[in-house]
Amino acid sequence: MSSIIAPISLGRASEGGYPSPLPGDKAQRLISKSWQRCQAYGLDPRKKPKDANVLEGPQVKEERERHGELLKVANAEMHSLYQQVSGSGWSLLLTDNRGVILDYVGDPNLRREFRSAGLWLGADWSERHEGTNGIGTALTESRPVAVLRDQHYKACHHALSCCGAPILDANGQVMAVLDASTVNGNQTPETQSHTLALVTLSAQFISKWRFLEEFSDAIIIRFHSRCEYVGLINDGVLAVSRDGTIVGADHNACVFLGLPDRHRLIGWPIDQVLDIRPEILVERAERPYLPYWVLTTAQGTQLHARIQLGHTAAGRRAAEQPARPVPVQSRSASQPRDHRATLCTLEALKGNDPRMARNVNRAYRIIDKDIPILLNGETGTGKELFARAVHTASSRRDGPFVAVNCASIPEPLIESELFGYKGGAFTGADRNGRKGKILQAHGGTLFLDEIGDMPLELQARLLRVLEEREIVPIGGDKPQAVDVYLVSATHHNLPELVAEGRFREDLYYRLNGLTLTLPPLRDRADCQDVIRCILRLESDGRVDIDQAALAVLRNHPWPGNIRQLRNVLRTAVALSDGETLTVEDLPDDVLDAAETAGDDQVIEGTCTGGGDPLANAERRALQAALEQHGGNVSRTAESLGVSRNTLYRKMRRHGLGGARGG
Ligand SMILES: Nc1ncnc2c1ncn2[C@@H]1O[C@H](COP(=O)(O)OP(=O)(O)OP(=O)(O)O)[C@@H](O)[C@H]1O
Repeated sequence: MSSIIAPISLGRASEGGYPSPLPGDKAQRLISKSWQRCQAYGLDPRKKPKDANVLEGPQVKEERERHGELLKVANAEMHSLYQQVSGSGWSLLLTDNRGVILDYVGDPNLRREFRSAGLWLGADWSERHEGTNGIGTALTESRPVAVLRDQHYKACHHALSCCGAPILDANGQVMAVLDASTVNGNQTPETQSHTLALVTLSAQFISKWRFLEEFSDAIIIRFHSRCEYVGLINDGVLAVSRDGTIVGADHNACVFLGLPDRHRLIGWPIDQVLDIRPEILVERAERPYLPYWVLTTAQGTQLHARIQLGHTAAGRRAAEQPARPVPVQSRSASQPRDHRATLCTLEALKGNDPRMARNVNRAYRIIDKDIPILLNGETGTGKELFARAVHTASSRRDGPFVAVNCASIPEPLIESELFGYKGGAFTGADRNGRKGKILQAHGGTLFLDEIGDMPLELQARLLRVLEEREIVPIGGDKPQAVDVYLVSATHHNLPELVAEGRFREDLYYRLNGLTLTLPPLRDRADCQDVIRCILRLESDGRVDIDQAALAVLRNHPWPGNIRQLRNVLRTAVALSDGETLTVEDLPDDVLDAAETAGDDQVIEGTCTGGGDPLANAERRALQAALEQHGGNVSRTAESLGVSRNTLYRKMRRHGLGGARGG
């Protein structure tokens, strides 16, 4: 990282991001606080307001025009959300930042009921006017809020249930509220929290759109600690000008970078925050077909990132540039193939690594014995692939294999996702109810990825299902028999979570029939074979790799393991013109890492005894300096202005051994 000024001081990833709904007691406290505010406003809970404080038709039209783009995007999102929540009479409303309703998507038959509840275009639902309610309270608190029937301050709204979530502008200020409201009296706190989760996701989605729209002229860096989440709703986004100044940061970016608010980031040079120089950033942004980079924060945290031009800048560039030639291997770059089909046997996963071989042999021994497997290992080491291979090797192979990533489902949705719900029990998205993932896996294998992220209450429920082998969907009363084989995975240390009270001990013992730890790619004895195997798959066997490039890849630390390797090779194949990958074809971050780590084996071959005049000159200079300081490495390093490590690296590279430490 170039260091003109001291690097910005970043913390550890902090809590925060888009504000989430508050759980149980805290949500109740939020409602009480709102009631106190209503008393302070002098609102009478029993009195209906005389004037409905409604904007007239022309004013509404004007307001709608003023919010033109937002309304368009939000309306599309509201229609898609409506598909999911319409069943129990939920309708969707969009308000401006004062709480004035600007749009409505819902059942036309319910319009009259909504009107008599005061919910119509132009009506003001601010807290000051209507008391505690989903729209006004979400606005005041700047966070998603559910207000169930008599939690409304005014008695005239006790038939209503509302879920409001703020839509944020590019500076993190509330610019609108998305709300789902119903006059159907069957709502419970559980069903409402499900709707609130969906409304929150949609509001978050629109907020992300707003951010990208605002900085459509800038360079956009989207990043996440996990490669597969880059470009999705929970990634962090930074907007950077072409001279490398950070001009925008969203909530999640602050979370990943450990900063309490975005204002600490705005105005900083990007290379004080992430290890990328402005000129490289611009170069990469103009090559959007390259998938991911690994960037490191000033604190050493590695983040997977995609760098692209904002859409206005990209459009301008496309108009200026002739069309990019289609890369030789464009098919594999744009249509990632699923390796699962080709590599899904335990035998294939064994490779030539003793730890993998032991894992596979142990897995074989317990197959069909109903002993659950718990897979440990860093991200991308192939845990899901391993689980699939176990399934394929078992007598359940003709049954379903169902994978659930507990970390990627918003907490309030995990329960319905796993356990399903009965028709009419929930938001009514599906009148026939929905089969949860556990039942979908009936007769087959259920793979619970990131089990360490499962909320505690659901852990108890999962344990009951595993013990009793039957399941009661939400809203149902009849248990259904379920027969699944369970493989779970985590990158957490579960015993540590148990000790901290964050994971149930009884569930841990239930999951942990056999624990297998998949080794990180960098530690695999057959790393080279894995590289060749993935290259074959990514290039349909048409591209080979030379020794130098292979050595760089073999020595790379691969924090994203095989997933990251796959992405790197896919890009390299797409960019390479020939039939053999060379060091030139590898991405800069891999080469930079090799440079820093002193990739001796690679460079040795080209430096020692060869005819490279520069290398020979360096070798002679090193020899002379060492001789001058009697072989003392510390003094030699000091005289050359390099660190001892660098000097050792260069000595190894040039085959200059036998120096004294000093
Ligand atoms: N032995 C292998 N050979 C080829 N590809 C592999 C191998 N192992 C894993 N992969 C590929 O690497 C990627 C990551 O694998 P997988 O999703 O199984 O990892 P994981 O450990 O479950 O990751 P996470 O913990 O992040 O969920 C997938 O694209 C998979 O196809």
